[in-house]
Amino acid sequence: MSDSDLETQQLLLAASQHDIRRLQILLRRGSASAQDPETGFTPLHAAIAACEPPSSSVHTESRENGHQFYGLGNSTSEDDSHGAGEDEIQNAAKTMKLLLENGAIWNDVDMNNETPGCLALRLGLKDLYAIMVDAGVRAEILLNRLDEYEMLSNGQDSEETEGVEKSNGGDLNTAQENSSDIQDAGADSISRPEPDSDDYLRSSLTFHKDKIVDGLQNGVMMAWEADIMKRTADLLVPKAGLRVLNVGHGMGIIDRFIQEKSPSAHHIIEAHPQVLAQMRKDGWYAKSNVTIHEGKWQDVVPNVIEQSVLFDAIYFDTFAEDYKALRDFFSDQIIGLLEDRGKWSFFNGLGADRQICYDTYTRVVELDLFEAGFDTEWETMHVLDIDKEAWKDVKRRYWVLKDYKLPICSFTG
Ligand SMILES: C[S@@+](CC[C@H](N)C(=O)[O-])C[C@H]1O[C@@H](n2cnc3c(N)ncnc32)[C@H](O)[C@@H]1O
Repeated sequence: MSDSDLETQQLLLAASQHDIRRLQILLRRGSASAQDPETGFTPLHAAIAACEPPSSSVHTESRENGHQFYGLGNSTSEDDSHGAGEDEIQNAAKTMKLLLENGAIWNDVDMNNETPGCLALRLGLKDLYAIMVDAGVRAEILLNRLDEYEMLSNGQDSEETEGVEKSNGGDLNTAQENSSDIQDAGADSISRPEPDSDDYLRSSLTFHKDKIVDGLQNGVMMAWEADIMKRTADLLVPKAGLRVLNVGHGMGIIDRFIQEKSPSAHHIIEAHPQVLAQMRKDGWYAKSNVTIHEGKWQDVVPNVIEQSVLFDAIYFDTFAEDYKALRDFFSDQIIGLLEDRGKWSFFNGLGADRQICYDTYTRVVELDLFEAGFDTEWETMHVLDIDKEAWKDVKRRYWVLKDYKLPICSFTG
């Protein structure tokens, strides 16, 4: 065993024993994010796994391999449903905080493709899960701020540095998908580009009955989202005669629900030429209360604002754009588009292929919304099981969760 492997084993052992003093010494020379080469466990994983119920096995095979530090079953009391007693949980919490203070990465995945937060969630360790969500929120906010700082110091404006991730669900998954490829998944992988906005807008789309996919087989929009669209339209447009703006037509699902509400004005911004062609075929251009703005919202919105058109309700759901694009939209544009007492919403699909990423980004966006002057009310909607067939021909399953958190935002105060 090499010196660094030995150091890693010692760190993991101390973390699994929640031995703060030993960890403090070991962390002077070892990394808080060291990973066991066989299991991919970091000290955070080890600290959490030690609270597993004795009956379950987090990494049985690891123990068989002689790695004694996971899930030691060192919980002595049966006083909570997970086998770990209050003291054990508190010790784990202290250990995790020490590790995080020393630079442990919140979203490294193990060989089981689980981040420490995923592991805590699977073991039902709510308090430990909450610590990991908090750590994720702090890391992501910091990362976003650093991005802004870099942009400022590069002298670029937001147009030039337009983001490259998709915002329609699952785009902000931080952890690696290939569990055999253990390396630093780290906070920076939250901005893995897939696909690029301009590439997407140039790409050829295929329209199926229940979905639209792009040239790379990414799901652009899928019919299973109809319940979410319906509920969003019900909350945003509760009565007839309102002025509504929808950014991103896709399959036209929300636009059809909006039309059912008899809005006095219904504006739609759409950038993809094939979606626009489909809209023409479907008769959207002929509707008397509909105005279609062809182009990217980044180009269209300034003109709309210049014409002093205001809306009672706005929905934002684009594709192949990153979180920064959404933040730019609500930080800079909504103020010029929304009536004082208006409401707006967006498709909240950030990080939806992993629960901890979703919970983390739901909090990040809520904090950013508050900073931008919005109060957000969240409605939790159960997402019915999505038929496996629906994902056929779709490269990546961008939604795996049971609940959708539907945001309704309005100006603070
Ligand atoms: C997820 S779909 C919208 C689905 C829609 N909510 C529905 O109910 O069917 C995203 C749409 O946004 C469009 N889009 C992507 N980037 C855009 C941009 N920068 N400006 C305007 N539209 C954009 C895409 O072409 C696509 O039609």
